[in-house]
Amino acid sequence: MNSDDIERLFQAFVTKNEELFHQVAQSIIEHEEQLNHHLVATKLRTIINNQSVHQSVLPYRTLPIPRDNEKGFQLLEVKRPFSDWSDLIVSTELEERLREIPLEIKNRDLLSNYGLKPRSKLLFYGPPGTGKTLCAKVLCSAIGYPLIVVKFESVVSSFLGETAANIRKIFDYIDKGKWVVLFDEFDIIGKKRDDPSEHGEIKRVVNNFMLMLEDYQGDSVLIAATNHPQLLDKGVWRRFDDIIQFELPDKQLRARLYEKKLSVIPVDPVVEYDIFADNSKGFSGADIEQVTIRAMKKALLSKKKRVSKEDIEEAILRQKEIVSVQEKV
Ligand SMILES: Nc1ncnc2c1ncn2[C@@H]1O[C@H](COP(=O)(O)OP(=O)(O)OP(=O)(O)O)[C@@H](O)[C@H]1O
Repeated sequence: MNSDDIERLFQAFVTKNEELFHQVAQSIIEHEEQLNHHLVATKLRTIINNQSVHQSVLPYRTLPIPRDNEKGFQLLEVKRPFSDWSDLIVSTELEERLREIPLEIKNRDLLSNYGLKPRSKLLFYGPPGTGKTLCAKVLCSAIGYPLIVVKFESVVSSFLGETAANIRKIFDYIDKGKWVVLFDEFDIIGKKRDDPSEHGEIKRVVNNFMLMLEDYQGDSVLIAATNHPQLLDKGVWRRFDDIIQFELPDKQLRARLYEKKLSVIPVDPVVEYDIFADNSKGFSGADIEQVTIRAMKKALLSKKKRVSKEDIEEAILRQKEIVSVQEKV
């Protein structure tokens, strides 16, 4: 940490300036990453990511979180995630495209001089565990906005009549600040459409949501994420400024995922990430993360100093069993 950062950190504390604190924290974490101090960077990020409560996000402390009338549960969660581009392992083309989003947001005024607007209504689609949520977090850090996570599943109240009111409450809350808003499980329409009693109602709910999305003119970035794009009505697609596909990682990306996820712990020098990548065809980023978590725990609990090839191979086999069970469900 340089003296500039220390000074800014003190200033942030004394003036209770949370924005400044987060800027300095982000710069310290990035600096540690550049020095290849991945463990330190991960620890720092974890400390801040765990501070996920709404109360921590200034200036929104006094805003009550909207709740479902019937059951009283929270309709959204506010977080301040700390993730950076190096955490998200995607193709170069996709990363370049994603990096344009914060650039456009930060140059809102310049664009508006020419009658243009930044892309701010996005649809993320692709298989589970391919980095859609992680990408929303990276965008938050890059733009500097807090993250709102809306679980569509809980918004769609068992009393469907409440749902429209729930969506209204969420948009009222969004109107009070600048956020990256992730509407997760947007695919609920897919989950419920087989139920003939609910199908028509769910469709209305999604249409209602799409109208609110279309009407929204604020500065926030709204992201809907789905694993079932084929189930969305044609009309839904054109309401978004950009549609971004997340794919299962190819061999090269799988090797990078192994390397990244294991960067927090010493690894046996004979380990070849390419071979693991070969052995885990069809794995998502989340599957690879599970493999590395299992291998790291095994190595740590057996008091070895480093993760071995065998730890990872064994964990890959275990994950293959899990994936095959999931595929059958
Ligand atoms: N492309 C990726 N790069 C780095 N990590 C990834 C990637 N994809 C998935 N992961 C890891 O896997 C876990 C799950 O990822 P994430 O929640 O972003 O997936 P998702 O696409 O949103 O899944 P779902 O559709 O099931 O919500 C995260 O902890 C994340 O770190």
